[in-house]
Amino acid sequence: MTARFEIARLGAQGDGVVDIGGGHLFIPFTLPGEVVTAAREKDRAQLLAVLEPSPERIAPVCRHFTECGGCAIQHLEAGAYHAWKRSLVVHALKAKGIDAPVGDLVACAPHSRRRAAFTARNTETGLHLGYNRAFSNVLVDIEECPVLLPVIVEAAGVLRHLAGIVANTSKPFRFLVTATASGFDVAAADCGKPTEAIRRAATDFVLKAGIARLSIDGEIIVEAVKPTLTFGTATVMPPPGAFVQAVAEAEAAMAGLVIGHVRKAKKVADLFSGCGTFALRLAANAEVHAVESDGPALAALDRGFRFAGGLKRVTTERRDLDRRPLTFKELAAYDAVVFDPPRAGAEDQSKQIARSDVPLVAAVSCNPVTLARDLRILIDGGYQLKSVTPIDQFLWSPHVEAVVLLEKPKRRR
Ligand SMILES: C[S@@+](CC[C@H](N)C(=O)[O-])C[C@H]1O[C@@H](n2cnc3c(N)ncnc32)[C@H](O)[C@@H]1O
Repeated sequence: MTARFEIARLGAQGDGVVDIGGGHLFIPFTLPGEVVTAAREKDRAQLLAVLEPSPERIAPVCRHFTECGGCAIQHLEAGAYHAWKRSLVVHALKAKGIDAPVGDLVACAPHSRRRAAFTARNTETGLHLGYNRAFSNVLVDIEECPVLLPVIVEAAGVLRHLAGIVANTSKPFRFLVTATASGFDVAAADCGKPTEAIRRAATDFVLKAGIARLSIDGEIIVEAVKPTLTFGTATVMPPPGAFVQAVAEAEAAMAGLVIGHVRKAKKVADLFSGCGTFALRLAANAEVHAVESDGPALAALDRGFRFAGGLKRVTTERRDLDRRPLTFKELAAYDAVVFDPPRAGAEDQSKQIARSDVPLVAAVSCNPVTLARDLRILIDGGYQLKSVTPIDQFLWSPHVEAVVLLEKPKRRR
């Protein structure tokens, strides 16, 4: 049904929201105050025309915008966009009764993302490599992308060719590209079992194209050069497909906040440590115990520590922190805890931290909703919130990171 709507506000996914009949209607690519026509289907509507544009509306920088599902909100001027991103954290905290001062958003520059999670698909019209359209399996081939590092976009042809070589399925598959200090680390997944011929052709191509490494479903097919990342003074070789912060500058901003907060700590527990993004930086000043469920990531962290030199002791422990969080008794050994869980957050771990007397806690999060739930647990356990900093690691998307610093005053005896 086509109708005229007035947009009330921006929703958490970056869509314009219309309050209608006691419910909500979401219209992508619209802005608060705008009057639009749109074709409604259940609780979503497709924008047809903007009749009265917002003064904050700007021209998107990418020609794929609205087609490609990668970006939700390029049509809002920078100041209002930053305010909206920050508000996602403010609202999530408020929903849990946390009325904390939230700092300014740490902005993200265009052309800075070093990790691209592409989808690839072999079709009758050739190999397509790009991002899915929103709510669809249709791929938008990447010819330009103002979010990614230019070196990735410039290599689109080479990467597409490699995806074509490894594709042993007609289904869409994942093609993760990370620009590392020593070249591209490419991790393909679900592209079908590689035959001997595929392995040989892929190896030849990777060596000729100067790509650092290719893995398929976690198996290294060819490693011309070891892909490396630098965390402080340590050099780490991340295992295929391991977690890596998507933007180096956002990672540095998060690490700076965390390190500043725990600088007086002598023993730090780094929970959900990954390959050592925080642990290996923290070890310049403190002994660190890094805990993580991904064994190869921990092995990479450990090797990075051993070859770095000049760091305080770093120990590692493979552990599922959802099933077996560090208990409040175990936490008594530390004077600071850093935790950076996946989107689901760290509910059970937070319950243990809340019961502990660890004086300094730094919570890093990629999901304000689970972060707010976990902070509520910590605050109810006696922690005081010192600062909240939202970080825009995923430019023009609805995702926002945050670093929250907390302290627990010493108990009176
Ligand atoms: C958001 S990443 C952060 C990694 C690291 N702190 C960094 O900045 O690179 C979350 C990490 O938690 C790990 N992880 C996920 N579920 C876990 C669990 N149940 N127990 C322990 N670690 C887990 C993942 O392997 C991943 O390395």
